[in-house]
Amino acid sequence: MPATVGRRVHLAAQLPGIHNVTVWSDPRSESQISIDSFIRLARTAERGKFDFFFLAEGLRLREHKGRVYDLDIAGRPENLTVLSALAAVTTRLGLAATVNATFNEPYEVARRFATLDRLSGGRAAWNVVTSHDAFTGENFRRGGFLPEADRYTRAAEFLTAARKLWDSWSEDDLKADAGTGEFIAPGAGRFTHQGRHFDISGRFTTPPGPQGHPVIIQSGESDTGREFAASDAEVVFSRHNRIDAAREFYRDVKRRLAAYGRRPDDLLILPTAGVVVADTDEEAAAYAAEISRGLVGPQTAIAHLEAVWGRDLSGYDPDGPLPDVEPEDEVPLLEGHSVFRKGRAETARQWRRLAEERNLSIRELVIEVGGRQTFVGSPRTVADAIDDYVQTEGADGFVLVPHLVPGGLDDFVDRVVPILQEKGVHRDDYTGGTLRDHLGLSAAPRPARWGGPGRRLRGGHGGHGAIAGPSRYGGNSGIGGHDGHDDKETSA
Ligand SMILES: Cc1cc2nc3c(=O)[nH]c(=O)nc-3n(C[C@H](O)[C@H](O)[C@H](O)COP(=O)(O)O)c2cc1C
Repeated sequence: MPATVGRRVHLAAQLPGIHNVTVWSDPRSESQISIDSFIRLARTAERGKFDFFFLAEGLRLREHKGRVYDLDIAGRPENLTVLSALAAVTTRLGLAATVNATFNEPYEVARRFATLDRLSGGRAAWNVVTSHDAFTGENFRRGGFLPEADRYTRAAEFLTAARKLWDSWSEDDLKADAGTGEFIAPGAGRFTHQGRHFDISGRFTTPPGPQGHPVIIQSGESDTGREFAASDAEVVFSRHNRIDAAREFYRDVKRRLAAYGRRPDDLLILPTAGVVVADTDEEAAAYAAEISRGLVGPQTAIAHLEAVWGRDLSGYDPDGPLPDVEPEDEVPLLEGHSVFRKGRAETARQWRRLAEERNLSIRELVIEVGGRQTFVGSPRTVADAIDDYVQTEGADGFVLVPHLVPGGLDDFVDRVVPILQEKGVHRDDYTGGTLRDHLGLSAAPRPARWGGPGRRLRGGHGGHGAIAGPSRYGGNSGIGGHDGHDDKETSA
């Protein structure tokens, strides 16, 4: 890597599996759920020296007008099971799973992430999402869902409890000492947590993996969601992939960190982005337009509009102007979708304004607001645009979402990554073993409200403690090997 480099570009890959973001009708599309597809895309990301591979989660199939939303690619297997399989066929790539904090219990989730971190040799991350959604909650005990105001109090307490569980073991608790006959230390795994949402105590069965705690990711958009990210997360996902909105989001979230005693580099902001690469900018633009039309067909366009308008618009021409009727604010036609659930009247106003300004048909509008690829052009154009975005603080990097599974990132990795490497903003090879190493994060955040630093002493419960390095908790015993070196390549 050259001596003078810009800010590091962090890259992650997502295998799409819950919304309508892939052109599944393209003959090159393969299964969204076969293990071969997961392996192929993960290996592509690792070949491109990406930081991590990411899986979103949808806990109920979305429904539109009471029918399963057939534009979605549905049928996703459970995330942590998939990532455990991928741990065996990758060696350095981080493995990030979305798991909902509203419908689960801390003990079980902490155990599963401790296991993934151990199996993978310190590569686990948890995208902590919330849902207030009664529609999704019907799948769970007692209806599962929460009033909106309680989502993040539960999520924050969930995380506090999980951290206590991970900290309930110290590195020398597993003794297996034949001389004394002691297998584990007397205090190993003991925990207590009492709070508004959880009142639990006992013994945690699972020693944590090399990272101690998985990397914590957050992806809520609201003010409370941003505050949760600032206090507790190490990565935040966003949907802001247009430069002005992205910079505003970036400034806003980074500015919130100081209140928790954290520095701007303690939290990375990674918008999701689509990429289209071709030999020339013109060819890429033509291909991107084709992809957009593949993603937003006439029916999709009307369904998207109906999701916001809350009324039947099937009589309108998708290639004609927006409906002259106003939205019906009370009746959701699309259930299980977090994006349109609030501010539908305001969204409709903004969409109408945009359509009028640019003279867009319904279908063109839906493409404009949701079906556009973020980076389109020749390999050089795409590399320059990504680099510029990061150097000008629109983002710390991107979660790339391919429009084709599993081959949709091949061109990016083969043709754009080498240019980013040449620019010195992307690693030539992994130099650290854990996901925290790849992200340039050396320790878990220790916000002031958690009581500041201080690692748990055996049997104690002080804060959520410092993160264990690769040699802690039984060493680098994961499936994927690593060298344990730090990988702080980011420079100012
Ligand atoms: C980029 C991004 C990705 C998200 N991924 C998921 C997901 O995989 N599963 C999920 O249930 N919610 C997901 N969410 C939804 C959020 O976790 C959250 O529930 C939603 O944005 C509402 O929270 P808010 O009111 O703070 O915005 C995602 C949100 C964003 C912005």
